[in-house]
Parts: sequence; structure tokens; C-alpha cells
Amino acid sequence: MSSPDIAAPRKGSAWTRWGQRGTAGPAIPSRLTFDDVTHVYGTTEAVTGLSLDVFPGEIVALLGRSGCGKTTLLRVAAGIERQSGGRVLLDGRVIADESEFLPPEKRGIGLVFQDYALFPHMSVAENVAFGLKNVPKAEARAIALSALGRVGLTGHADDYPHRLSGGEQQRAALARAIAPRPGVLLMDEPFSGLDRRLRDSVREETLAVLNESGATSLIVTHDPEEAMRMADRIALMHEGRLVQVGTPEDLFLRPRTLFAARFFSDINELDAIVRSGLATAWLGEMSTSLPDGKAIIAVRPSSVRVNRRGPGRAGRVVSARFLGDVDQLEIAIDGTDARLRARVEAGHWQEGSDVNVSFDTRQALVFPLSEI
Ligand SMILES: Nc1ncnc2c1ncn2[C@@H]1O[C@H](COP(=O)(O)OP(=O)(O)OP(=O)(O)O)[C@@H](O)[C@H]1O
Repeated sequence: MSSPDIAAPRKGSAWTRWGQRGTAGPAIPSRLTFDDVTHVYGTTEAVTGLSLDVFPGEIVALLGRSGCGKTTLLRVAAGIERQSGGRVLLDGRVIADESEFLPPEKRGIGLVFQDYALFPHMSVAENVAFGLKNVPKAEARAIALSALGRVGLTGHADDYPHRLSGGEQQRAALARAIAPRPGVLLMDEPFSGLDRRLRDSVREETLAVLNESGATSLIVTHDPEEAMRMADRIALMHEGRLVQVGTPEDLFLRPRTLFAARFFSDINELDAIVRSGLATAWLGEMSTSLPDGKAIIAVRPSSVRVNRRGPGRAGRVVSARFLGDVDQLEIAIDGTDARLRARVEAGHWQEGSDVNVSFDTRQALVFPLSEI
């Protein structure tokens, strides 16, 4: 039987073979806790009162827009930055607060930076062995070679980093981070330097390595799809604060705020009024537990129903864009300025078609207007 675990290399692509799955050395995972952490740079409060528990062996994605404080939190966990307030704990033991500060090299934390940060004057194997300080040299090299084997870089062990492609440098950085078998692995946008096709395969293999190593992992990303693909839980940040923490399903299907809903998908936002548990918008109504007042009904394009005749508001397709499996339609609603985006099965609707639209109330969400 051929091994499904080792994918065959494709000729002519930058994508190359990784090592045998199951050979990354296992770590003893730690629990990483941020307790009311705040960090200020001059007058900029980058992180504000943030509490988060990352449980042993868990993969958590720290997700948010540029500048929301993700990297700062990672740097605080690593000990590269000392937080202005609050505590960081490893397995319940304080490693950083007002009086304690465990230096980075004593934390048992592995790091993969966005730019990989390989030392240019050291060979790839020396880079990987760098963190193995308390191990005899020959043993350190053997461990480094084993980690390089896992990421498929044995043949590059004695090359200098500048000879590696971007994807190979990412793999060398991953090997360097896992070689000392850290209890916690921190990764800052580890795939952002890779082109899209390469990114998918590197991400999948990296995930396999993380699962084998078992290290508690915190991965920074600004891409919700990447967070959903990799993480057991997602911690969504906005302006230095945590907005919502939960499984990918929680965040995608049950966003608690309009901000979270907007972050995870394109939505049509319909102005609505709530009265006695019923939210009413121009496209329809749905029940809600919100109190009376102004609200927004959020409808994903895939939840807009488009028919030639039947219930709903009359409109006209003003654009139909082919997206592969689906078409994205823009629909102008008769007698209003309103436009709706809908995702429908490909090939059914032409520009200029008269349609009736409604929405699937089971898939829609209602948010109070005050939250925006
Ligand atoms: N060394 C620094 N000195 C001053 N301000 C900083 C420093 N590092 C970060 N900041 C500021 O702190 C805030 C949070 O930055 P941080 O890099 O943590 O965000 P981020 O979410 O990781 O963003 P990105 O995705 O762009 O890396 C930003 O306003 C940023 O300008």
C-alpha cells in the first residue's frame, strides 16, 4: 500500500517533499496563561487587560487586523517584551509580572517569526542546533538533522540560509523552533511570505508537525480562513482587546458581535427595528431576543434566496460574477437604493434578469445597532 502520508513532489513546482510524518519529536506541552495583560509603548496602548488561557497541546490562532496587538502579545509571551501590567504564567507558575521576569531562553518556548529570522552566518544545521544549548555538540547536530529530516531539508543541512527558497527557509525556521521540543510554540504570521499555492501545502505540513510535536501553539494571523484551517480555538482581537474566543464554528456561525460577523464573512447589513422580539427590516423579519430598538440584520450572501417569482422583494440582477462553484450576484431592489449581494449556484442568472429576493432567517443574525 502506498503511504498517504508522504505526498509526491510535483515536477517544476517550488513545492518539495517534507519528511516522514510522525517523526517530529514529541514535546511536553505547557499551559500558557495571560492574566489581565496590558502593554503600552509610549502613548500607544497595544494590549489592554487581556486574559487568555491556552491549554496544553491546544492550537490557538490569534486573529485580528494589522495593529490590533497580536505580535505584542506574542512578544510578551516569549519574554522579548516585558508587559506593562498583568501576569504571564506557564503551567500556573508566574513567569512575568511586576516582580518576576523569566528571560526568554529559560521559558521553553519556540518561536517562528514572519521573516524566519535565520542567522545568515550560520549553516542551516547550525541554525537549528542554536537553541540546544545544554546538549553536547554531536548530539545537538544529530537532533538538528532529525528535525531537518522531518521538514525535508536534510540535503540543505550545510547550506547557508540565503541559498534556500522562501518555503525552505520557513521549514528551517520551523525545524529550529521544534528541535528543543518546546512546551509552547509561538508563530507570527508564519506563512505570510509564501505565495498562495505554496502556502496551502506548507500550512498543512506545518499543522501535521505541530500535531506530532504536541506543543501548545499560538499562531498569529490576520486571515480568518487560515485561523479556521489550523486552530482548535480562535482568539479574535480588536484594538488590543479580545473580542471573542471559541472554536472556528463558534466564531463563524455564532459571532457575538457585528465586528466578529464582519471579520469572518462578507455580509449584507439590513437596518432593522426590534419590537417585542421581532426584528423587521425591508427584506423581511425574524425573531430575536434583543430588546426593543434599532438593530442590524446580518445576512450572508449565501443566505439570500433568489427566485424568478415567489415571495420576497422584486429586484434586478445588475452584475453576475463567475466564482467557480458559485456566482456572486449584485441585485438592485426596485423602488429603493438598496443593493444585495447573493451567492447562488453558478450559471443560472444573467445580468438584467428580474428576480425576487428573500433571506433564510435560520442563517441570519441580529445585532444591536449600539454595538457598532
Ligand atoms: N516597538 C514599538 N514601539 C511603539 N509602538 C509599537 C511598537 N510595536 C508595536 N507598536 C504599536 O502597537 C500597536 C500594536 O502593534 P502589533 O505589532 O502588536 O500589532 P499586530 O496586530 O501584530 O499588527 P501586524 O499584523 O501589522 O503585525 C500598533 O499600534 C503598533 O503601531
